[in-house]
Amino acid sequence: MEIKEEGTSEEGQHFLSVSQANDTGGAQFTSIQKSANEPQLEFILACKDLVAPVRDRKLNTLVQISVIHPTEQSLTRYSSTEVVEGTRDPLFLTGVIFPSEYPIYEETKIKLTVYDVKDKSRDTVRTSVLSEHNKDSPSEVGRSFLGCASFKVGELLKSKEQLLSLNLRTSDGGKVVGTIEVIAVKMGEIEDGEADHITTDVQGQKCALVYECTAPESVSGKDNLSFLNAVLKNPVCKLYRFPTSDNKWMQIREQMSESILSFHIPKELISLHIKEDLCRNQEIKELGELSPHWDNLRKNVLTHCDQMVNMYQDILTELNKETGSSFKSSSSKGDKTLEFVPVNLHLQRMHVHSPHLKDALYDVITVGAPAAHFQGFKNGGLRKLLHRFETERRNTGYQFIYYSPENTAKAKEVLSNINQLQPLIATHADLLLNSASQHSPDSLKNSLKMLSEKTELFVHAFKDQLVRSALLALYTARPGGILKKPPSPKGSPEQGPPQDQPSPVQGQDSIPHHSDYDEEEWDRVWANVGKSLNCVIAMVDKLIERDGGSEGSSGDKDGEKDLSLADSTASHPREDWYEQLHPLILTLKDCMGEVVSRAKQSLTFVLLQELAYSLPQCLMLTLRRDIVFSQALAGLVCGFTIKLHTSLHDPDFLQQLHTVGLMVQFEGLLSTYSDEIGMLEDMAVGISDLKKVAFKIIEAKSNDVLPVVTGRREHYVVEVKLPARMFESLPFQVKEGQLLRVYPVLFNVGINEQQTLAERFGDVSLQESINQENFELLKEYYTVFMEKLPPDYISHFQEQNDLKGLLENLHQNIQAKKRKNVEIMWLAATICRKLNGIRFTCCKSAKDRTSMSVTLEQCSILRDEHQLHKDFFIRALDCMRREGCRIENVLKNIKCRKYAFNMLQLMAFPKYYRPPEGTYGKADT
Ligand SMILES: O=P(O)(O)O[C@H]1[C@H](O)[C@@H](O)[C@H](OP(=O)(O)O)[C@@H](OP(=O)(O)O)[C@H]1O
Repeated sequence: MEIKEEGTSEEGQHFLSVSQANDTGGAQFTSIQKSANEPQLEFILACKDLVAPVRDRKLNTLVQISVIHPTEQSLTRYSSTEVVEGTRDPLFLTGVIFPSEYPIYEETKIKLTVYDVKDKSRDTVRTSVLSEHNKDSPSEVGRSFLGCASFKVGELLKSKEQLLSLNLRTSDGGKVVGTIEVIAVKMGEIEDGEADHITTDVQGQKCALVYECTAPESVSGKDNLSFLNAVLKNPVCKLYRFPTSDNKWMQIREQMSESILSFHIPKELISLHIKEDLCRNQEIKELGELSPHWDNLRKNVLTHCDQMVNMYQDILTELNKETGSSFKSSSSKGDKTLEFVPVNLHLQRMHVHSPHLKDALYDVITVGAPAAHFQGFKNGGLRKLLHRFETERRNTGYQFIYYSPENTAKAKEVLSNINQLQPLIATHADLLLNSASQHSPDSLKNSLKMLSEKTELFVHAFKDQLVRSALLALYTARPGGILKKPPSPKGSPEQGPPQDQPSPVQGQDSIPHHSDYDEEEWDRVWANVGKSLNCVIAMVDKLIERDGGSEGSSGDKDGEKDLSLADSTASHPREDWYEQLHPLILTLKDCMGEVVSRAKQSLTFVLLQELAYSLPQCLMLTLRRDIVFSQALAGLVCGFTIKLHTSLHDPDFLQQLHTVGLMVQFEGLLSTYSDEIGMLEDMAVGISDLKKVAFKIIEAKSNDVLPVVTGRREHYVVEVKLPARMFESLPFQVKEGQLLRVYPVLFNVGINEQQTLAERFGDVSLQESINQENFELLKEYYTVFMEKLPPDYISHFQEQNDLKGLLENLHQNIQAKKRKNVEIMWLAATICRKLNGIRFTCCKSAKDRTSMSVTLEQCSILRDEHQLHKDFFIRALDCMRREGCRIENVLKNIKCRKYAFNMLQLMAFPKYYRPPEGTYGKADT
């Protein structure tokens, strides 16, 4: 008989596809009656009176579960239990599940084979495929065949009490070597004490039932579930049952899902970068005539920038080919085409159903540290590279003008404001004319209100010294230092004498100063916009007044009206409103055009300076930052979306969301040694850059619920869509489009053997400064939290949480500079959970160290919040690591069920970060 293996595919799925499921070869089989999305069959196993091949030898047993589909004769290996040591009556904690889409019928046969495992460290669960020839052979690595039994699914389902007790026989079918019990179970059906029939008197085996289920279950309703399913993909679920300290049972469902946001957000971002850079390149091209020095510099910049845009376009094209992808494996970390995609991003969720307590969900996003793996870490990561680059740039001011990063950012902001406001004002101006032609006073007033608001914002946008200094800088860069510009409606400025070379560095910025430059000219041009608006306001007032309206002006508040234009045109009786307003609107548009053209050019000139220094290096740094940010943002959007959906019905959360914003806490497990220093430096900047992100919740108008990213490198807005019914339940402010802020913090504690080297022979200052800096950020968030939320909420909150104490404790631990002080991570995570924040755990690949950390966190929560029996802490931990979602994570990343640690590495780990025997080793399959 042929044996096939299931459960070792790249996706880590145990299941056949729906099409396979439906393919019964035309034969009629009896389906198992279950409601949609429910697993079709779940059972747990226990053996009794096993006979050891050698007398008095202690048995370490596992059960292999195989399936014989009714249409086939072949045996398909399905799953196996964990190894239970030292007993002839093992109770297996790992159960078996056949999910809703699995092609299983009452006629399907299940074969259970019991093995004695001699060398646990060599027997890694479900890694090797048995051949029919040697399947029962004692010579198989580390295990020997004890006995087997089979049953048809229908037999189990129709059995009394849903239980079968089967004889285990040797391979020739003769000798009985014990019995095996198959007990059908279902989540929620097992109440306290109900599992007595399998718990017998075997000390320490009553603890847990582990079985898998298909669909994630949310405590927050079906709507949310279906919506989340649009974002989360390929869920893997496991179920456990552990005893509490008061000898009751709690049920724990562990779920791990990929997210299509892993690819969607990078694509959104890259498209934005392309748009932003194309626009900037165009503006640089349109800078007008420059002196030879600046012109050459501009040509050079444009050549490189165009190349860069092409590169982004190529990456986007490649990513667009990955339709439907939702997972980048750890082994693809260094793929150039996947650089923007986060590594191994998952939602890791624990749903706890414990006696006397409300159900609780604990979410952690697990993801590889955002880092530019393809570019490498030879020269360090962003934190160091950016600092070094900026210092060198500041000290090398002879080929270009030095603007500080803040000023450059400001220039970009003003440019972006101009680009948004100008078309908006033009639209409102046209609407005003439209209202005028309809002779509608109300509509005229409304249009004027909108026009005034936007124009005021526009005028305000230029209220910055930077615009003035940039105008002068550009003036000096024109051939002969003469500003070539279109004539101003109110006369041209005085032109200054020629000046061809840029000024040398002066102070912080090397912004030029020129005595012949008419600084006031800009003020006049700029003020003309306000004056033109005032003329429009005055005219509207007059028109409405003369028409019989008695309401006052909506925009005349500063008393600076220039009435000359209004007076001259409003003197005709019974005039046509459109005729009266049209010339004034034209003037307003002209004045605005003049301001825009000058300001745009001058601020673009500032951007040219940013690009001018050390050109290829500068662009590579931008690329690196974009890559790292993209990975970080994908994780954030995933975390935010999930948080929003799971907390949508919590009014306190919603209030916190719009009054304070959300804390986003990253736990880093990177070492401060070798390449991981560079990764940590990248990660620190990537996470800090998340401050530039705000969220906005909008109503979904179609089935497309994927978030949309807008904005530019300095400020992004992520629009998260909610179906109408959910959207309606949001607070007014959120529905109105209020921007929702996030406060990212990172705490890192290296735990592996590399960190031991760093502590003994290297330098841990990077980790120390990151933790110190981020502690300050966390404190700031806490302060805002306490200040902004209403007093009754705060007092209730304080009663429940000793946040202050936790913060002090965290601070002391950071100051203490203890080696591998994992207390820092525990405290930071606890604070984050108490503050309703979004939790992340990251190491290089989010596979091995991350798995140790999230499973430890899960069991610690069970102990501290749900009274997990203290004697079962380690067993629960081992169980989750051996049979839980995280070993599936390892499998889907490297196609092998082994955490990538060797003994030596584990010796260096803090005690509770070591996985159980048999689950680790280097992949050699
Ligand atoms: O290269 P070896 O000696 O096999 O060391 C491994 C570490 O022990 C693992 O911790 C790394 O995985 P995580 O970054 O998921 O912890 C693992 O990262 P990888 O999966 O990216 O190779 C390795 O660095």
